[in-house]
Amino acid sequence: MSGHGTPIPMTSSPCGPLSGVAEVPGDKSISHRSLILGAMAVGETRITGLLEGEDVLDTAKAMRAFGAEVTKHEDGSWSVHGVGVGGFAEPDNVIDCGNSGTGVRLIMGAMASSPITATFTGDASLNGRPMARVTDPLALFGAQTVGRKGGRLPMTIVGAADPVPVRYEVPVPSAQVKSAVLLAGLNAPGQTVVIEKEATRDHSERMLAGFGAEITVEDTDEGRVITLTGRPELKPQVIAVPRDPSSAAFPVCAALLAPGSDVLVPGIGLNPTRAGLFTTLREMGADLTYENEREEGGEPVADLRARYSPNMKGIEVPPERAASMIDEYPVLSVVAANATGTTMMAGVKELRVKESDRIDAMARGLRANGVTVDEGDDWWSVTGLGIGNVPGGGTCESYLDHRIAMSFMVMGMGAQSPVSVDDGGPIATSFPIFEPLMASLGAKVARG
Ligand SMILES: O=C(O)C1=C[C@@H](OP(=O)(O)O)[C@@H](O)[C@H](O)C1
Ligand SMILES: C=C(OP(=O)(O)O)C(=O)O
Repeated sequence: MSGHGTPIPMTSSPCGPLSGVAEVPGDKSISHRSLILGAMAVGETRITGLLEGEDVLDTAKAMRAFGAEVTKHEDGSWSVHGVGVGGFAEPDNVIDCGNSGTGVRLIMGAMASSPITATFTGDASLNGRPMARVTDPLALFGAQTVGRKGGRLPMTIVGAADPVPVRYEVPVPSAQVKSAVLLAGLNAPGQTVVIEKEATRDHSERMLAGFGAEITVEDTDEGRVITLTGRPELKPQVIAVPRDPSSAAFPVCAALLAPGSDVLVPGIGLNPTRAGLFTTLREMGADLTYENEREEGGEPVADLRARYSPNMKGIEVPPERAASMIDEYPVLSVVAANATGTTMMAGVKELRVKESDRIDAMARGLRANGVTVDEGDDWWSVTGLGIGNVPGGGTCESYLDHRIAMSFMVMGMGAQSPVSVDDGGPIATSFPIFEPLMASLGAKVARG
């Protein structure tokens, strides 16, 4: 639950070569889904590699509140004893999802088609984010919602006593909305259909199939049509969570910027709906290679090797790639500042409703460190200064946003003077070992 504590100022100083192996934690999206689907299965799901960041721990707590037994074992693995589809108990207190949009939106979906009532809240960041995108389709199942103005948390959902299946075209490219509808569809009799015009991360579809649900995905002229048959008995799974490409982005980009670096980031999930950043970096001329490509737990995985890349060039990032790298634009903008020429990022309106308005947050911090940024409602561009030419020396606000804090820490590693953030506390939501891991590679990140 970030944002409730004392701010933790952090400073990152220019550093020499980064080298070694960066074992980043488990994938956040898959970790949330492992706990939620485990709670909706009948029997014991075993999970290794679960991300133990605050966002996921808040989801674990929530699953306990809905009646599942969630335990961590001495060997670091986790068990979830599920209560079955439709088996959620009514929580006896408010569900606090901390900083996590994924957590709250997926859990709302999972409970909305059961005859129970739950009240959700979060930190100041989460309580400012739009929830109508989820509660609108949940109303079609028969759920009722009362929240703050503009569809904000805290919010109470009265689940449908007699849920009906729905057909829903997702109006924004959002895997959270898609997943909320699919999870609600689990307890509605008949077929729930979700249509997305742009493909977003497909972990829910893959994992629902893995848990034994009847689910089909078709690419049609309308878009991706996902059909789920309700009221399955979900079978418990043994899940090995791959390491998170969105966390790998930070040591990878740091290695591209810090002179002489050579870093291996092993076992990274490279699901094509997630790997857009790495494609983009390679197009810019980054020395980034995939080694030992393989499949693990139904997801493509590889070891990423990133080396210092002094000759990167700005590019236009294709808007249709946005969903596959949506959380990586902040750190991409830092790389772009170190490339030559301009990097244009369009079709990225969703960045404005994340933990912070990420275009605004990055633009302010980049400008405070001598970088030129232009922006419109759904685009922004960064004028590259060339490798090592970012002046730095500024202090950036992180706005309760882990990705903003980590992106500016990476910027300091390749700048001419140290870069500071007012609060690195939110980093613990997704990457609790960020500081020791970066230090083990040779980075100079200090508190204060
Ligand atoms: O489904 C998920 O696990 C996520 C979906 C994305 O959000 P949107 O669905 O809002 O695009 C992403 O930004 C978030 O970090 C994780
Ligand atoms: C957007 C993010 O997370 P969430 O929406 O789950 O808060 C993120 O991790 O970058």
